[in-house]
Formats: sequence, structure tokens, C-alpha cells
Amino acid sequence: MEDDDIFKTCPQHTISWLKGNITMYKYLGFWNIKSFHEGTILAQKCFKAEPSDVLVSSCPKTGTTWLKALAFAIVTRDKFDESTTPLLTTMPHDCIPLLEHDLKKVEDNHKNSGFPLVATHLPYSSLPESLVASDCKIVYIYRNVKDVIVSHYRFLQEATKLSVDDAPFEAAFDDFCQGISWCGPYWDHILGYWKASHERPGRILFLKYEDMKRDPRNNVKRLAEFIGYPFSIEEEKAGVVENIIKLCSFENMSNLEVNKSGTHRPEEEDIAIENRLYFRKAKDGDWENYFTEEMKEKIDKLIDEKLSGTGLVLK
Ligand SMILES: Nc1ncnc2c1ncn2[C@@H]1O[C@H](COP(=O)(O)OS(=O)(=O)O)[C@@H](OP(=O)(O)O)[C@H]1O
Repeated sequence: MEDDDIFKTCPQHTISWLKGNITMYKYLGFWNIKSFHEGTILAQKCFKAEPSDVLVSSCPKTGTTWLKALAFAIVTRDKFDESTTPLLTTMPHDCIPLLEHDLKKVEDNHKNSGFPLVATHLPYSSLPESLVASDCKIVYIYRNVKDVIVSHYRFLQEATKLSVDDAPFEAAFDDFCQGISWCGPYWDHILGYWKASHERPGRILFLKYEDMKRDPRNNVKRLAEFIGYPFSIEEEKAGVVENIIKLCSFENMSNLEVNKSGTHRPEEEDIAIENRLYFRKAKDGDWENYFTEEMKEKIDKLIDEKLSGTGLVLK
């Protein structure tokens, strides 16, 4: 089937709380805008994984930007230090190519640079076959569902330049609960990777946003070790772990000029986003400022049902 025919026949949803500014399509079980689905199809057809690839994966609004910054700083620390790293002048999303959008850049890296990091928001079931069949390492970050709902809502509301009053949170919450969110259903996205991690132990590292905030040192060390760039004893003594944590901290990143005034993908009208929108509050529990008691009960019940027996906690 031609790509255009696929999108004529698959379910679509024009987001009412964004005044119809965004239409999402449900393809292979997950919601996204058309251009990212098209990029997915291309990656599925063409991408050939290399054993050295390290996939940095997430559902949007779960800590992707932070994880990308950390992974980039870890992998490039032999080349750059805190005063020379590209992270000072380039926003983290522009430091790691996105599989479903920047395939050519990923392929160039394979040929020319040996840079191992590849980012994706793809659900596990949509990953290109060669990647699933390979032994590439996958790092997956996730976050409590209530803060993801608020982060998702505020990001799209700001990106579409609507005021909070013009974009009712209740409708955004209802869509999310129906699974209609960027790369949603959120629970299915996580469960795909979670189940795969049990089928292939040692292949997928799960990092929880809240755990990383509570204990960045241990989690950054786990990350570095897992992706094959462990810190030496000398590096630890010299404070390299702490320096990377500080460099990638919300406080530091959100105050860099590039992240205050730059734009991500400025040349692409449909997805150009001001960098500052990727750095909002980074507070655990901001959901309490948005949720009614009823909403809290509804999402807790839904997540209990969806994750029952899996061992995952998303509250
Ligand atoms: N460095 C750092 N440390 C901790 N937290 C950070 C950092 N950078 C971004 N953020 C917060 O992450 C939330 C955005 O999630 P994502 O980066 O996954 O968004 S996206 O998928 O890339 O659009 C969003 O959370 P909310 O503030 O709750 O909306 C960002 O503020």
C-alpha cells in the first residue's frame, strides 16, 4: 500500500483542545503526526543496525532531553570537557539523530564517525527489524504518568501558541486516558519495551525519571556502564561524574542561551519548536496543580488495570 493510502484508512483524531491545530493518526497501534509515521515507515524499510548502535528511546515528555544530554556527554567525554562540549551551544535533540526523522544522519554516522547514539520515540513493536534482531543496547526512560500528562499538555498548548484558558486541560486529560497522545497509548509504549526487556535480559536499561532525580550519581554510572562507556576510578576521583550531572542539570541546560532562544528544526514549519519549550519546570508532582481528585482516581484506576501483574509502577 502507498503511504498516502495508509493514512486515508487508519484512524485519525484532530485534537479539539488544540483548536484543531494538530491531527494525529493511529498507525501500527500508536498515535503520531503523519510526518513521523512516514519517517517510521522509511526507517523500517531502510535502516540497517550496526552492533555498536546505542538506542536512546522514550515516549515523549518522560525525560528524553535530559537522557540525550547525559548520553551525549558520557559518550563524547574523551573529546570534550564541560567548557568545550557542543551541549553548550546545541540543544540535546540536535546532538543525537532521531531514527524516524534523521535517517540519513544516522547512516552518515555509521559510515563516517562511529558515533553510536541513535534516538527514537518509536514503540518497540515499530522498531526496524534489523534493530530488533541485533544486539544493540537500548536505554529507555519513563516517568510517572500524571506528570507526563501535564508536561504533554503544556508542551502542545505552548507549541500551538494557545493560552491555557483556550486549551482546556480536562479535554487533554480525556484524550490521554483514551490513549491519544504523542506516541501513545503511553502505557503500551512502556509495556512494549518492558516485555522485550524480559524476553532479552540485559539488552534494555530502564531508567525512571524520578529515580534519576533522586540519585543522579548512581543512575549516570549505570547508564555509562550499560552503554559501554564506564567511568574509570581515576575519572570518578577527578569528579567527572559530578561534572556531567551538573552540565546536564535542568538548572544549567535551561539557562544556556541556545536553550532559551534557539529553535529545534527551524526549517520545518510543521515541527519547528522553540527550544525553551523542552525545558519547562522539571518538577516532580506538578500534576497536583492540574488534577481534580476525580482525575487522579480515574488515571490511577486505568494504570492499575493496564499494568496489573507487570511489576511496573507509573503513579
Ligand atoms: N536537564 C533536565 N533535567 C530534568 N528534567 C528536564 C531536563 N530537561 C528537560 N526536562 C524536563 O523534561 C520534560 C520534557 O520531557 P522530554 O524531554 O521527554 O520531552 S520531549 O519528548 O523531548 O519533547 C519537561 O518536564 P516538565 O517541566 O514537567 O514539563 C522538562 O522540563
